[in-house]
Amino acid sequence: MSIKLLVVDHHDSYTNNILKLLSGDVAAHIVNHDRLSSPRIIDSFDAVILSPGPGRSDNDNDFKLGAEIIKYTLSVHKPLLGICLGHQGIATTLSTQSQLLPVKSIRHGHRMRIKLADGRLFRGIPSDIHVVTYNSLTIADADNALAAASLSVTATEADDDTSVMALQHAHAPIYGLQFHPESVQSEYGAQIMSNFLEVCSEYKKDTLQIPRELIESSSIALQVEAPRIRRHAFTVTHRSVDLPVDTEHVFDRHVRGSGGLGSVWLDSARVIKGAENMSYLANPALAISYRLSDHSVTIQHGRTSKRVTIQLSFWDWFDRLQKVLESLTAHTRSDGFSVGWVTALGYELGKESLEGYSTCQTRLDHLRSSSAHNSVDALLLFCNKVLAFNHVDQVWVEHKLEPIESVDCDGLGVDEGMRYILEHLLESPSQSQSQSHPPLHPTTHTSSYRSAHTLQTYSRAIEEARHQIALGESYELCLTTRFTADAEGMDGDGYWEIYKRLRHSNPAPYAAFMDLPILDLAILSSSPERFMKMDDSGRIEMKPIKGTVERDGNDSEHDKQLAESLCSDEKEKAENLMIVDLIRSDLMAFCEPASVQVPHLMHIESFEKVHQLVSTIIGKRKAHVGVVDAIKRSFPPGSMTGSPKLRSVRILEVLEQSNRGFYSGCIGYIGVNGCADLSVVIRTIVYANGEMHIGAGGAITYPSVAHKEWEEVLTKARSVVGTQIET
Ligand SMILES: C=C(O[C@@H]1C=C(C(=O)O)C=C[C@H]1O)C(=O)O
Ligand SMILES: NC(=O)CC[C@H](N)C(=O)O
Repeated sequence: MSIKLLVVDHHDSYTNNILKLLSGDVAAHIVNHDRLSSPRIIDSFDAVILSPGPGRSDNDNDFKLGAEIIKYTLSVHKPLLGICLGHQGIATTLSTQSQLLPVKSIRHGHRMRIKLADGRLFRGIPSDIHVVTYNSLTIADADNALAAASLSVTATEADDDTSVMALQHAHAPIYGLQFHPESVQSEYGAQIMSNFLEVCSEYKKDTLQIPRELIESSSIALQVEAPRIRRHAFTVTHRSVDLPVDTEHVFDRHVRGSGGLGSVWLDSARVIKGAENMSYLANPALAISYRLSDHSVTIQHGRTSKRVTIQLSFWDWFDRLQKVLESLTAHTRSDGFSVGWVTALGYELGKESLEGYSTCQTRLDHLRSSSAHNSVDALLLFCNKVLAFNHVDQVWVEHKLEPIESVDCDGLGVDEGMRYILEHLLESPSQSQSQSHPPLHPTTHTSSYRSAHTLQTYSRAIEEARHQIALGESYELCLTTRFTADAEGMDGDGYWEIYKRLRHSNPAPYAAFMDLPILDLAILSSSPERFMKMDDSGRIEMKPIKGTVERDGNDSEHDKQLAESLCSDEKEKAENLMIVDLIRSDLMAFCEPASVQVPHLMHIESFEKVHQLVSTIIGKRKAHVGVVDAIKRSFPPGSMTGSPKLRSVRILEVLEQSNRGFYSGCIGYIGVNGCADLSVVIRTIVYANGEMHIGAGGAITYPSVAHKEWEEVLTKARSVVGTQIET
């Protein structure tokens, strides 16, 4: 008989990885702690796992229901496993004398040796194993307080007998683990969990039906009905075209300056093994911009525009539109982009994608008074004709969306805005005047880039970040800042000159150029980081970067040593591991569990100015999860937030005091064929409102040293604009 397991998630970013450790006949439900109102929920389950998480187990805001569940589970004698925060909760709830104290050395994402005693969960496991820890706090066993509460210590750090790394109750099936068995670098995680499930089988009793509301609020994706399409309205044609292999020349001659809305180029400026190595060039037929501040979508097409307020969140609206488009289009199998959206999704869209997000009041006040209020948070550019260049085969193909019959919107479940979009997809807007006569001497002049911080002010932000980590609020925070230059009078030719320089000075595999005069917006990106690639069978690849070192020339002996030292640096490796575990958990929420794998853990990729530590995580999305939903569930990119995601995002809002905009979001394509490839927007210049902005930052962990982090920020910003930085 199947074991019904309740996993209570405290908004940690690792909880879904627990599912990866489960085998056999078990049905697990993951539910956020703040969605539950009573510990009696346990009556519907055979056992419970209390997840890790930010904050403290003796703080009601973080662990109120957790504590009630522990007491109730003890009274009904059902199995309970607490991990990290959950483990600390067992001690603070059952033993009022036990205290939470800071650990001696705070090192999140650290792999340590522990010594196991004779605990029920450790059967069949060697007594000396390596596990990963993510805690700032620990249980102090003063005056045998734990023993008085019938708790015994079943594991300690290998070289510290007084530390409490695991607990077990003497008379009830209650267990705690201070470490994270679900981390990709912990040993014997699956064996520990299998031992726990064995206990669950022994204690299995009759349980009640699981309440329907609970199943619906489970954080694992539920089936959303795809629109039923009777007939295809579009098809995609592909034809080879004879153009020079110089993509820059082709973009300049055939794309830039054409088209009324602007031009876009997803540019494989650096061809690397494992990247898609395709470039896509297009003049969008239709531009959609979304503003979070008033939930409005503006659809621009030629000189006409339509503005609608949407009732759904942006993500659900876009998901619907994409699903309708996918189902309206007849497909031949094709990997990569053919036609569809070129998109830029701003970091603040996380407010609509992060489960449990609600912003604090002070932050809202700040937003209301800032100019960011009017900024565009998402851009969807529909490209019905795309020029694609394969850098490996050196061939050009033109993809085009063609009509089969007119779109019948009735019964598709589309709103007024979507209806307007579907009706105008095939029309190319007329050419704009200003773009067709480029001036002979483009203005490329900007002032130098002023930094929003000095070493002193950034150091203060870093100290506050470290303080929050020490309190147990976060394990890692990706703190960022911004640099701004005046660019009054700059036009499309100006950005183009700057972009040409950038793609040569800092060539990147996920570079991009977007010039959108109708929105007075341009994006010049030299991103080295893949956020997410999806093929049309739903296979996903994510390649987060954590770990950066400035290069010393190219290929010198010292430069090689720098790369090697990055590979073996414990701090950088821990930063990377934390994001790998976070992304595994993101993917576990909507992928086939067995498909989530880490084929490459911490490899070096070298770019013009920096070496980076990169990992690869793969998965296959479940059949009912759409491409937009997959992006939403992983957004914002974990490498730009830190971990756990939700709490870290909130802390960063307070520390950074300004919107990140497109920086830290993602850029790329989402095709009507369901394929997507998106980069993380870093090493990127964004032009808006007469100013050029560059964001730069880095992961702060407890061992971070302020002046080194500041140097890293400057290195990253300089990789984009050289010496133009003013601090
Ligand atoms: C924050 C930035 O980069 C992020 C942080 C990195 C790091 O901490 O090593 C590396 C790549 C990005 O995920 C940036 O480039 O501005
Ligand atoms: N990973 C966790 O559950 C961390 C628990 C707690 N916030 C700590 O830092 O100790």
